[in-house]
Amino acid sequence: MEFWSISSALLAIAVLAIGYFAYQLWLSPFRDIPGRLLYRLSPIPSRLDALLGRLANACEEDYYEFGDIYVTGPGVVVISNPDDCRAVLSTHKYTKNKFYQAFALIEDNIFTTQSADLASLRRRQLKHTFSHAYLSQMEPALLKRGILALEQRWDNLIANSGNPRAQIQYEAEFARMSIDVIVALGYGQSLHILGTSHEQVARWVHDYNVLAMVKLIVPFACTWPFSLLISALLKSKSEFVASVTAAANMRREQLQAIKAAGQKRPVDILQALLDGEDPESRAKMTATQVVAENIAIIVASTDIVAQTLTWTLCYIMLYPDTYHRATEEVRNAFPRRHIINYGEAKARLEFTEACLFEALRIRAATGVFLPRIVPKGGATFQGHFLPAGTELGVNVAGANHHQPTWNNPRRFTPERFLDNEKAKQDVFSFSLGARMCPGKNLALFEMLPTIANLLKDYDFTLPADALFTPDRLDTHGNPTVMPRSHRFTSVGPTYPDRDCQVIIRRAAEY
Ligand code: HEM
Repeated sequence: MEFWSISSALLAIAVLAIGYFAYQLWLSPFRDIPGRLLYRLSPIPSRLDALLGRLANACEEDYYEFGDIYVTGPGVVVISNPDDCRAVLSTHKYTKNKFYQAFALIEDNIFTTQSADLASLRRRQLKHTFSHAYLSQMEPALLKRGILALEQRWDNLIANSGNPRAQIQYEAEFARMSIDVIVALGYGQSLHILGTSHEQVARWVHDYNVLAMVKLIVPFACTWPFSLLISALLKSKSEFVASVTAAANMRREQLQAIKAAGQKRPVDILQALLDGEDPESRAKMTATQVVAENIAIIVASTDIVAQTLTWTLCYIMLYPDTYHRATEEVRNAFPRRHIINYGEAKARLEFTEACLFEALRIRAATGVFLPRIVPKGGATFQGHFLPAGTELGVNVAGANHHQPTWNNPRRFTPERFLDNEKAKQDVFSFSLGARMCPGKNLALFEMLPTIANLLKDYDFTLPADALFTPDRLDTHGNPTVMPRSHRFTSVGPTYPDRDCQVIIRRAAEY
């Protein structure tokens, strides 16, 4: 009896499995879309790619193997054709998928929301924050906490090395700088008063990302008794929320004193969030919303700016002609003691800016796919009809390497952006349309002066034992680039301590 019930159960499972595989292979609406067999049959391979940090490599390599459209899981389709990507991203119709909800650890916010109304409301409330006018007012703080503090640190390292030079791990340097900048803008002056260090905030951001990932894999992880298993992460989140709340409260109190004394209001992200008003409804954000958005901004921006700067320096070092051309451009345009700001760099450093855009294109720190859901009525891409509810990945790496759009896309060629504003619009790294990165201008205000001033003020060389050098070519004849991994929301080097070493020396006076 027992034998028969076990074998019937096994038989039922076998029939179901065969039925499932037959459906995926011959009946599913995705059967004619290219893709790997295993990925078509099970979500596990692509989840493993994500878990093991292989997503960025997969996105780029799969584009080269399968082209504009491919299947990466049962009911999951990835697109790379720039026109298709634009069509999806330009509208709110293709909502973000549930991945983002895992990051809504305080409440739904500009980054996590699937609601077009909330996303649009926040953009209206924050429009002023990321405008060139407001960014220009924030720029002194940005330069002080960013490039000037970094140079001060590097000069100290050189001075303490007993040599005219020092060896640095630049990924860690950029990570430190970008957290300092966003913390300065998000907390204002209150950080030191609160007794919180920047390292502490970096740890909170890390834990926040880990907690979101845990919630993504185990949606009920935050409820008792499972929450006991992740109590350290939950404690870290509460501390993060408490510190951002305290900063906002402190600012509200300061404002009264500032007003009474007739002084100027502070200019930073915290103030912009407190002041942010929808010009249509006059709605402002509640106290909790201010905290949720401030944390969303801190989390969304920290790693990505650091990783973009890391890839930019990495590529410049692998292409000596590019390094010399950019350095020459900066040093010819500005005197040695001048601090280059964004407007000056934008106006006079076309090639240096092109290096940044080319790094954003060739190895986007967001170079995975942006997950969306096909709306009611379905949609057709590359001749394939995708029914409503299909998970759609907009492949940033694929679009950035799209072969008909980019000549020799695997080669780092900043020249492609010279006198070519349109080419910049074809880079998908900040996304575009309805949910485009609202921090793009802030990121550029931070990154371009950083690269420009560093090239002006330091000579860079790779250490003698560097593994990745201009003469170590890959199978395509281009310098081999250090390996990358996808972590949380950004793509960075897999072995930064090994691969991101560079020797810096103060540039001679000129
Ligand atoms: C190199 C730097 C940056 C890159 C490449 C980048 C890229 C992106 C991309 C691709 C998205 C779309 C994500 C998606 O749809 O899944 C995004 C969204 C977002 N970014 Fe950035 N970002 C950068 C810097 C920043 C900075 C500095 C801030 C903060 C001020 C910021 C805040 C945000 C926010 C709040 C969203 C969510 C917008 C929405 O969904 O409506 N980012 N970013």
